[in-house]
Amino acid sequence: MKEQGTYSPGLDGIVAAETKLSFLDTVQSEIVIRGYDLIDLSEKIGYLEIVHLLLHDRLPNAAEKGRLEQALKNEYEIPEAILELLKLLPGKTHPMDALRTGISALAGYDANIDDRSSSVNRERAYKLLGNVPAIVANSYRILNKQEVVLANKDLSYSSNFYYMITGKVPSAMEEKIFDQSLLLYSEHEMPNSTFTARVIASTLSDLYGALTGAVASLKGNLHGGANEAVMYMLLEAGTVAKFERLLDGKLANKEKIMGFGHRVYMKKMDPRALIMKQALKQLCDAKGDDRLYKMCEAGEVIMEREKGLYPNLDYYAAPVYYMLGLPIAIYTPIFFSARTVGLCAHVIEQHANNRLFRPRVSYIGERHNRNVISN
Ligand SMILES: CC(=O)SCCNC(=O)CCNC(=O)[C@H](O)C(C)(C)COP(=O)(O)OP(=O)(O)OC[C@H]1O[C@@H](n2cnc3c(N)ncnc32)[C@H](O)[C@@H]1OP(=O)(O)O
Ligand SMILES: O=C([O-])CC(=O)C(=O)O
Repeated sequence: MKEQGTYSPGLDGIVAAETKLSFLDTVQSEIVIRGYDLIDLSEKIGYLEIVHLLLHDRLPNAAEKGRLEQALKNEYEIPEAILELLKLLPGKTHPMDALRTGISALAGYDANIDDRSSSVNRERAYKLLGNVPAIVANSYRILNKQEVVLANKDLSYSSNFYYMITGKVPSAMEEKIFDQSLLLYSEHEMPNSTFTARVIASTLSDLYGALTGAVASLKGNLHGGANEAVMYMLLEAGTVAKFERLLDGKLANKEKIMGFGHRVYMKKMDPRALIMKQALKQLCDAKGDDRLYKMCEAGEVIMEREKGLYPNLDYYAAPVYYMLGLPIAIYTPIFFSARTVGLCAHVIEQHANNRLFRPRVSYIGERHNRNVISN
């Protein structure tokens, strides 16, 4: 039997897996995705190329990209019964909860559910990449008593996602920024949701189960739920002066400010946030309204001065989505949709080289003498 390791609250600093997928290199300031820096890629390629890179271990050429796009388009349709299931949910259901239900229900439609091979898991990943945006968009529309918008296969993957949510085709600039946000959210090493998915997969449970658990994890405000919380905070304030007061008040109450801080980046800005900050500037300039940009900048100044903390991706993705006209309630589901590929890649990797996750505890409860209880 191995000796027990040292307890690290929140598993801070603990290495939980070996992976060829990604690594946050804080020394060289790179988000390494299969050897490439995500930030560098975000300026050169789009979301679909990242999907190919994560699932097939290389950037695609034009023909491969075309084939991938077509394969995802073939999976756009979700079973009618799942739409009916979503219609049964109470209107106040959060879209993340609807998404959790929808992904879980997909398992029943998989004829090879017991097959954990990489090739079948990869086909499943295609299905999920086709289905998840449709579940996100449709569940939001159904919960809000709006007509479902069917997929438009003439549009690009990201454009179609935007279209299914809003019913509008995005402009070229909107499409590029939305696609870039999906790319930035696509994969990020071992956040809580990815760990959750790998832990579930390690019992040889299936990809749907692993992703269902990951939705629940990502919903929390300390993780993906932060993007929605950021937007509500910005809207509650409405002006730079009120936002400054709001932040000062929260800090005085020892509340956490959503969108700031990160377990790995800690005292540095999340490099993805900077890309979304630039996108926000572009959108604000194009729409001739820089209020959100100014508020966000003011927030950054306060948080650096008062706490030495910097924005994470959610802080700038939220106002970007707002300026793109996306409903706040699906900011976190959009994050999850983008992360579907990363999660699938991790589950494929886990299943291909599995060992059950089963850590130990540091017991701090009482011990009673065996003789205390008499028969
Ligand atoms: C894309 C993503 O999912 S990124 C994460 C999105 N989540 C958020 O934005 C939520 C707000 N941020 C946080 O809660 C944290 O920064 C986390 C959970 C992301 C990471 O934090 P951890 O590594 O667990 O640090 P922890 O929560 O222990 O905080 C350490 C200290 O910094 C403070 N701190 C950390 N983040 C914040 C924050 N956003 N606002 C105020 N104080 C903060 C804590 O209060 C704590 O202070 P203390 O030592 O005086 O008690
Ligand atoms: O890495 C984390 O802990 C959270 C995060 O930024 C992400 O999942 O994108």
